[in-house]
Amino acid sequence: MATLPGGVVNSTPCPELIFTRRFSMAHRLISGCSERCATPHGHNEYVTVTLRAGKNNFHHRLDGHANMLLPFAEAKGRWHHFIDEHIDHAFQLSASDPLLGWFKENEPQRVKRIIVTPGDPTTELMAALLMAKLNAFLHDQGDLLTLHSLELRETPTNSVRLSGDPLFYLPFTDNLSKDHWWNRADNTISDLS
Ligand SMILES: Nc1nc2c(c(=O)[nH]1)N=C([C@H](O)[C@H](O)COP(=O)(O)OP(=O)(O)OP(=O)(O)O)CN2
Repeated sequence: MATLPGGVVNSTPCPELIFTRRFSMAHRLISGCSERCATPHGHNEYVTVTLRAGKNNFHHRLDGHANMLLPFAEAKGRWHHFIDEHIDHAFQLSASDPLLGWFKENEPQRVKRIIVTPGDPTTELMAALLMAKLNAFLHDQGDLLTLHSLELRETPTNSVRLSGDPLFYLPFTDNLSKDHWWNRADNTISDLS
């Protein structure tokens, strides 16, 4: 169990900030696990993140003045900009999907709107990749907040929730590399170009 400043252990109750954003997406799953999902199709998804005080902002008691971990706008601004401008209406494709080659050949100007994933872009994988991306943003913003969990709701009846280190869930050890788009504190959604 980790000890934080002031001898507080990480099981100490602390406020959680919970933000939800909606985005539209299209994808297809080509591994054969779900044949009807091999046809490109879309969902209106909701991503919900639960944030706690980070190692550089740890206090579990409200201070009697501002009484907040961080202003909501500051806590969610960069993340929601990324979701709205780069994830919303993007097409999610596996790096091995032949449709990627079709876009490169026929509509190269739209390749930048494709999220390229290691294997099929399932809800589980996208949840892990989005978690890694948000962790990169939070670290870049000074570790004032830490990501506790992320829930991705693909349909009204199907959701995936992950907590802990997202890199633990990713399929290949190579995916730990800082060079991948999901580990970079920028707005990229693929490692192409
Ligand atoms: N473990 C996973 N299984 C499936 C995923 C996934 O991301 N992880 N995704 C799909 C498809 O994207 C599919 O569009 C959604 O799943 P499905 O349950 O088939 O969706 P429905 O809304 O049609 O299901 P109902 O039970 O009829 O509501 C498939 N599997």
